[in-house]
Amino acid sequence: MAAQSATSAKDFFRPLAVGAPQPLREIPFRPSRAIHFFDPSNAKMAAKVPGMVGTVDVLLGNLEDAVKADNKEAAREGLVEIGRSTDFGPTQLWTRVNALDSPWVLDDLTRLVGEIGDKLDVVMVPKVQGAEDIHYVDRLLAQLEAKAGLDRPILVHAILETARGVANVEEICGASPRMQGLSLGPADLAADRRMKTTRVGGGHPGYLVREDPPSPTDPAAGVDARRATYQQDLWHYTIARMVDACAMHGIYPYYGPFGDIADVTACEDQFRNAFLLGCVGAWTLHPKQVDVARRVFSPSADDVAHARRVVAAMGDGTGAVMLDGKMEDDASLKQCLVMVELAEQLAAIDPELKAQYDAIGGTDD
Ligand SMILES: CC(=O)SCCNC(=O)CCNC(=O)[C@H](O)C(C)(C)COP(=O)(O)OP(=O)(O)OC[C@H]1O[C@@H](n2cnc3c(N)ncnc32)[C@H](O)[C@@H]1OP(=O)(O)O
Ligand SMILES: CC(=O)C(=O)O
Ligand SMILES: [Mg+2]
Repeated sequence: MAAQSATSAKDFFRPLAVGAPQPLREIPFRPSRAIHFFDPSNAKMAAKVPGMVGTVDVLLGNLEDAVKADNKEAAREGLVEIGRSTDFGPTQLWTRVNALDSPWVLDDLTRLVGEIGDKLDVVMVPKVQGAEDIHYVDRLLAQLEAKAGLDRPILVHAILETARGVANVEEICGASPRMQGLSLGPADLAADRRMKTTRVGGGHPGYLVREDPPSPTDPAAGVDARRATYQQDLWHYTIARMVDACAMHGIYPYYGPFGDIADVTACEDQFRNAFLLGCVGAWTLHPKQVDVARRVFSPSADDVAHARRVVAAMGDGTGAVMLDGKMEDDASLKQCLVMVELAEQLAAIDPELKAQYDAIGGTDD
């Protein structure tokens, strides 16, 4: 069969190189609550990776920012070594390659697909600007997969970290059947947009709304200190756009990094906002953040119990019922099914969570 360029809808699912694996028609949901970053050129960190198998859903060998320029080759070779020598079991192996305008990315992709392509689940591509970036990676991966004789396609995850990338978010998500998901890149995105925050993710105390002034008849009128302020989320708009674009294309949105490693409380809040809005996971940069991500991106046992009660009460799934004083109907049933299905998918790979869900009514398995 001759490979053809994807010029029409029916060509979208054709392999982009002769002998490349057939693209997937749907991106399967695989739990990825914590995408744990490590620098494969850092011997101490790399040595911890085999011991982290099973404790995080994704182990990601980072080759891009946070790896010194002098260590780029060592990081690439370190990842090849870890990939070859580690049994990842249920844990996925991802990599973040260098940016497409860097001198390293071609060797990153060529070497990794050739050496450990059978172990790599997802390639994360930074600073994606538009569909053209995904098309480039898509074709190159097909060529490399064919050369390596791989029998399943490696998926692609884009980091949304430029203003142009945000403007093009829908076309990025739909650019290839390989597209697995998107992560927020709050540091590069803030810089590109010329936002005035120096934080890596999270809120900012200056981004707030203030309570109205007291009435002129109030004795405290004019005392601004009495007017409560409410900090807002700098990233709400971008996350919401990501969630919609991903849902529209059947792929998965993630919060990115939270740079204040010491502040696990604020990290948890930021991750939870993302979870509530529809994200399926977040990055963990330090072992301290792993429990936070696992906890936040797993529905609570109480929420799952409630969702199960609604499903049971709704019978054939149509009509309206009252439960605990609240109306439930076809639509709220769908909301509850989102929760129940996620609980079942997570319970299937997380015995601790399964025990919690079983204790309050059991998972369907
Ligand atoms: C904006 C972006 O692009 S974000 C993505 C890029 N950034 C990253 O990937 C950063 C990854 N994380 C790191 O580099 C490090 O965690 C740092 C630099 C933030 C902090 O590192 P340290 O100062 O060594 O942290 P700390 O001293 O608390 O580490 C405690 C232990 O955890 C280990 N550790 C730290 N981070 C990790 C990690 N990501 N994975 C595995 N082990 C880790 C350390 O090696 C150390 O081990 P030890 O107890 O045997 O000595
Ligand atoms: C995540 C990332 O790469 C950034 O915030 O720039
Ligand atoms: Mg970045």
